[in-house]
Amino acid sequence: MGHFIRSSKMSVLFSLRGKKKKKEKDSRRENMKDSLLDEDEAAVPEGCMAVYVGAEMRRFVIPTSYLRLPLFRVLMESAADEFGFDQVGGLRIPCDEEDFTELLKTTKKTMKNSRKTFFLAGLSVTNGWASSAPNLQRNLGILSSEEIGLAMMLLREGQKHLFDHWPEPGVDDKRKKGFFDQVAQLNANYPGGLASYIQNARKLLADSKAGKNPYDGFTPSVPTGEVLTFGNDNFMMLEEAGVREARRAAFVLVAGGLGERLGYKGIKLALPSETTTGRCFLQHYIESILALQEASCRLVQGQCEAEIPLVIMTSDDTHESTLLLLESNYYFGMKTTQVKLIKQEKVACLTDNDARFALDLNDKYKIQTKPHGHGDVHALLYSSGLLNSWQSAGLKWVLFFQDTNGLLFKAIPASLGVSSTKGYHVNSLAVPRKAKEAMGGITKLTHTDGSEIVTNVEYNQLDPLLRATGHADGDVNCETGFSPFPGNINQLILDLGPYIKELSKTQGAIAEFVNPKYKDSTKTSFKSSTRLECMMQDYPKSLPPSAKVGFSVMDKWLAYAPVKNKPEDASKVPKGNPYHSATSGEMAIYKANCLILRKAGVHIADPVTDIFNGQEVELWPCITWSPKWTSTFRDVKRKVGECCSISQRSSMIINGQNIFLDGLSLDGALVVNANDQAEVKVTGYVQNKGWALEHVDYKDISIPEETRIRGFKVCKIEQLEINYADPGKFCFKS
Ligand SMILES: O=c1ccn([C@@H]2O[C@H](COP(=O)(O)OP(=O)(O)O[C@H]3O[C@H](CO)[C@H](O)[C@H](O)[C@H]3O)[C@@H](O)[C@H]2O)c(=O)[nH]1
Repeated sequence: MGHFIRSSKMSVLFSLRGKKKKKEKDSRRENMKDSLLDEDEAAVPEGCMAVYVGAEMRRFVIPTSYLRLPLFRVLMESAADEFGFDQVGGLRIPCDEEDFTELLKTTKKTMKNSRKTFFLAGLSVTNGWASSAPNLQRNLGILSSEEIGLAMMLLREGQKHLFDHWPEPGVDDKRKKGFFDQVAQLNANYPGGLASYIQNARKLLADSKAGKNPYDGFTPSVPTGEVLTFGNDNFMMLEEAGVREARRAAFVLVAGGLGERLGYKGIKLALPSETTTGRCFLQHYIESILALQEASCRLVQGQCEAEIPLVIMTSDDTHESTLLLLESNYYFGMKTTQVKLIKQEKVACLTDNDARFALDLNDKYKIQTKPHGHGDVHALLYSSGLLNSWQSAGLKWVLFFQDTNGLLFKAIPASLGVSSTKGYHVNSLAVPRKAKEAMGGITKLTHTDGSEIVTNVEYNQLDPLLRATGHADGDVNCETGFSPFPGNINQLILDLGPYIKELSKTQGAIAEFVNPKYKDSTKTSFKSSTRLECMMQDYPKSLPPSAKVGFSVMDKWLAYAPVKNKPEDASKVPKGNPYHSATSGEMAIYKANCLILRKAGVHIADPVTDIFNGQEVELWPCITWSPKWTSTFRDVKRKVGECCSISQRSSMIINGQNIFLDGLSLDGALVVNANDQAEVKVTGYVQNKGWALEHVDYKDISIPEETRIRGFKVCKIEQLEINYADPGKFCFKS
C-alpha cells in the first residue's frame, strides 16, 4: 500500500458531469475554477466524474461508483463543505499526483474485490476528523479503513461518547475490533445504514418530546366491516370459500418477540397451548396448516399437490430454540422444505433525545440492541425473494399470525373466505375490544383533506387520539360494554399481487415510531434506553386510497386468546377485562371447543368458576381435538350425531380424522386415537373418575415453569382410551 503523506499540500477538485458550476466564494476556489473551465466537460462519460489533481490540475476521469466507498465519500463530502459546493465537491488532501494515481489504482482494485481495505495509507492525512474523540484518535492505527469509515460516520452522527472509555492501543484491541464488527452489522442491516437510523431517531424523538400527535389532521371514527356470526349459513359459506383458497395461501408466523410480559424463559412457540395433550403452539399451528392443506385439496377436482408454505420470522432471541423445536420434532409432520425461517436483526438502543447509542452495561465495547418490532417481516419477506417465488407458484394469499393464539385457526377459514369473496387486498381479523385492552383499535381516520384510511391505531395511541379529537373520556366502553372500535388481533390476510406491487415501491419499509419512557416532565432523559420500532399492521398506512382494505369481526371466544401476561400482572387486570395469560389462554380453548360442540347439538353442561393464580376463570369440560379432526364448522356438524352429552367434570381428546360421536354420553375422561384410514363411531355411556385440575402456585419453583404459569396441572386419575391403528370401519360402544 502506498504512503500518501507528503509535505507538499496540493488540492484535488472534482466535478460531476453535467452539474452547473456555482458562483465561487473564495479565491482558492476562483483559481481552481479557472482551470476547470478550460476542460471539456462533455468528454466525461456517463457514470464517471472528472477529478482535478494538484497544482497543475491534472485531470482524472473516475467512476462515480468510487463514492460508494465510505472513506472516499467522506473525504469528498468534507471537501464539499470546505469549498461550499453543493453538488460539486472539492477535495483538498496533501497528496501529489503520484499518490493520487496509486489511490485510484487501489480504489479500482477494491471496487473489484468488493469491501477490502484500501485507504489505510491516506488515513493519517485526515486524522484531524477524529480530534473530538482523542481516545479513538489514538487507536486509529489499529483500525482498518472500513472501520475508520464507520468511526467517521459515528462521529459525524454525534456518537463520540462511544469511545470515551477506550484505552491506549494494545489494550483490548480485539474487543475494539469486535465493537466495529457489531457497528458494521447494525449499519448493514438498516436501510440507509446507521446514519439514517440516527437521523430518523432524532426526528421521531423530537416529535415525541414536543408531544406531536402522529395522527395530526385526522379525525377518528368507527369503521364498518364484515361482522361474522359463528355457525350461521353465511359463516359456513365463507369457511368453505376459505378452505378452497387455502391451497393458494402462504402462512407467515411472526415469532421474534421474547415475550417479556409473560416472563417465561423459553420461546413461546414451545409452550403447551393446552395441557391435556401438551400440544405446543408450534405443533398446533403446523398441524392446523396441514389439515387445511388436506381439506383444501379434497375440495378441488382432480389432482392437488399443494404444499402450503410456512415462514417463521425469528430473532436472535428465538432463532436457535425455534429451529431446535422443529428439528427435534420432525417439523411436526410438515416437510422441511415447506418451512422457512427468516431472522430479523435488532437495532441500536438510544439513551437520549440526541439519539446517542447506549452501551451494554456488561460490555462497554457493545452497543445495546433491542428488537425493531414485527413490522420487519415485510422487508424480510421482500428481500428474501419468497414473495416472487410464491407468485410464480400460483399463490394468491399471505396470512400473517402471532405466536400464542390457540384459537386462531378456528377463525382462519371464514376470514380467508371474506378476503376471497370481497376481493380484499388487506383483511385484518378483529374481535370486540374492551376499552384499554392491549390490542390496537381498527379505526377509520379521515384527514382534513378528505382522504380516509381504515387502519390499526395502537392501544397506547387510541386514548390520546380520542381525547385530542373531542372525546373527553378517551378510550372507554360504549353501551355494549365494549369499545366501539373493533380490536385488531394482528391476523392479516394480504392479496399477494398488490402486496408485491406495494413492496417493490417501499422495499417493505414500514413507518417507524419511538416510545421513550421519560424520567420526568422535562422529557430530557429516559428511564431506560429506547429504540425505533415498527409494526406489521402498519402496512396498510402507505397504501393508495384505491386499495381495498377491510376487516372481519368475529366472536372473541372463537378467535382470540393470546398468552402474553405473567400471573402477577394478569391477576391485577381490572375485573371483566381479559387476562391474556397462560391460564386464560388454555381455558379459552376448552370453552371454544365446548361452544362449537354445543352449536353442533351436543349437550354440554354449564361451566363452573375457579381461581388459578389469582384469576377467576370459567372451567368448561376439557375438550380438545387434533386439527385434522375438523377445519370447519360444517365438518364438526358432520361428525357429531344425535343425543351426545358431556358433563362439566369431563375431559375428551379426539385424535384422528374420521372419528364420529353419536349417542355418546360422557361423564369422565375419554381419549380416542384413530389413524386416518380408520373410521370410528363412538357411542354409549362412558363413566370413570376422569381428570382433575390440581391447583399450583406460580411461585412454587419446584414445578416446571410452563405448568406453574397457568396455576394448575391436569391429574389424570382414570380414563377410557381407545385406539384404532388399522384401517377399517369400527363402532365403539361402551
Ligand atoms: O420485534 C418483534 C416483536 C414482536 N414479534 C412478534 O410479534 C407478535 C406480537 O408481539 P406482542 O405479542 O408483543 O404484540 P403486542 O401485544 O404488543 O401487540 C400486537 O398484538 C396485539 C394482539 O395480540 C394487537 O393486535 C396489537 O395491535 C399488536 O401490535 C408476537 O408473535 C411476537 O413474537 C416479533 O416477531 N418481533
